[in-house]
Amino acid sequence: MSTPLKIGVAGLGTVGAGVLALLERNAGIIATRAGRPITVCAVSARDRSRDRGLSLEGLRWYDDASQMATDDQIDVVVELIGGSAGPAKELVTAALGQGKAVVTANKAMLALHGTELARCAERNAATLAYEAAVAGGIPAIKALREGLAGNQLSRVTGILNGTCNYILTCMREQKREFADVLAEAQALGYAEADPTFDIDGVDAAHKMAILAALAFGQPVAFDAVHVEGIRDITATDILLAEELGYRIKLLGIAEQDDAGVTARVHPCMVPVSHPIAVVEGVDNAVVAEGDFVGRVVLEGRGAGAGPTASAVVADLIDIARGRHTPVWGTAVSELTPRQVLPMDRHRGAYYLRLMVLDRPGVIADVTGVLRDHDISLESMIQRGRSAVGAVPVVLTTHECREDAMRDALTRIGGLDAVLERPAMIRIESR
Ligand SMILES: NC(=O)C1=CN([C@@H]2O[C@H](COP(=O)(O)OP(=O)(O)OC[C@H]3O[C@@H](n4cnc5c(N)ncnc54)[C@H](O)[C@@H]3O)[C@@H](O)[C@H]2O)C=CC1
Ligand SMILES: N[C@@H](CC=O)C(=O)O
Ligand code: NA
Repeated sequence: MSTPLKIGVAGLGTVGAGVLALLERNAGIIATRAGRPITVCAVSARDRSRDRGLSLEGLRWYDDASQMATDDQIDVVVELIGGSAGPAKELVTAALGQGKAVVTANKAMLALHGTELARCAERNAATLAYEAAVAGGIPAIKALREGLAGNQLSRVTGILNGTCNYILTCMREQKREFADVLAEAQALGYAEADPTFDIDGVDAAHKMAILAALAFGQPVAFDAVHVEGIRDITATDILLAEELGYRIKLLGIAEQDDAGVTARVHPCMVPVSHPIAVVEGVDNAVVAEGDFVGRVVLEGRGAGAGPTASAVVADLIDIARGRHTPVWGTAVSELTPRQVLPMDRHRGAYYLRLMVLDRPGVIADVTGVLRDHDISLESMIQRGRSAVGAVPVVLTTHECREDAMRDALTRIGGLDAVLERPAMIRIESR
């Protein structure tokens, strides 16, 4: 029997427990595919006595996870603690510093410190693998970094947060309230320790920064990602989107052309005929466009114990087999910072929802502001009268520039007859 690959697992929550369960249940096929057994030797978590439904018998316990880095019996450290800094980053830095391979699911850490950690990995000829960090069980990292390596990629789009997609799906299909569904997503192990990262778009932006770095060969630049979440999406918008032939999705979109790159995360109205519109529940999707391959669409579960453990174990099998790829697909010295184009220069179509007083001339005032900003209308829906004389008005526009739209919205919001801050959702048809 070949020498086992010995691993230490730090963090025994949703993902850590999932990894231990998968390694145990599928030990036979894993050993065959890895060419040797993968054996857990040591673990670390915050609370030793917690019942996780797992036997930790025979495993070394570390109160201080960073000590695993100096354990000679460990070949690979699996970091599943979370958090962009603190114990997770200390452990990963220490392990790479010892020349140990590291597998992590920690997109926050990679989005903020990915280039520094890649340098550390290179200096110590160590592997840093992170398939679980983006789109859960979908092999998105492998696809971009290896499967599509021969292409010039112009665009990567995705549904990158399972919690948000689950919430938007349940709100639409079951007419449920946002807060209820969020609690359910937390109970199912989909949400981050701090779920505001999910609903405010930060988690998807972490993943977008990682995908943009891989796709465009640039250093990871989380600060360059424009971020908006799903907090302001109402049941009314979801219903109106359906009437107009769209679904609302939180999308991550990164594009490059000769002028530079853009990376953004925000809610979008997507035509129901688009493949991404029908990706529902906790599923994620990643769509990549390359000059030779054309469009590649990947879909699968983006969060939860099973899919995330599946990605962690795929990385472990690669390490056991001795397969090694540079962290960002090329040496760090080959990564080229790119001009970041500001969101103001974005061009697209928009959905606007206004609550206006039902009196003559209001629509003319609103459309007058749009005309002044060179924004042309695609459609308008006005709903029945309310008891207090306020009516919702929904407008969709043709393509225009984001800065013009923002100025127009400020002026429209300031009209006497407009009773609430206008709701705006970008329409993404590509
Ligand atoms: N839950 C999911 O669906 C996914 C999670 N991830 C990422 O995986 C990582 C883990 O996520 P979850 O398992 O959901 O979190 P969790 O909160 O369920 O588990 C975290 C674990 O880390 C342990 N921990 C906390 N501080 C520690 C310390 N100082 N030393 C040792 N252990 C410590 C906790 O005791 C717990 O066992 C995070 O980076 C998360 O962003 C990535 C993809 C999907
Ligand atoms: N909280 C994340 C977990 C996976 O990355 C999500 O909901 O997608
Ligand atoms: Na993945």
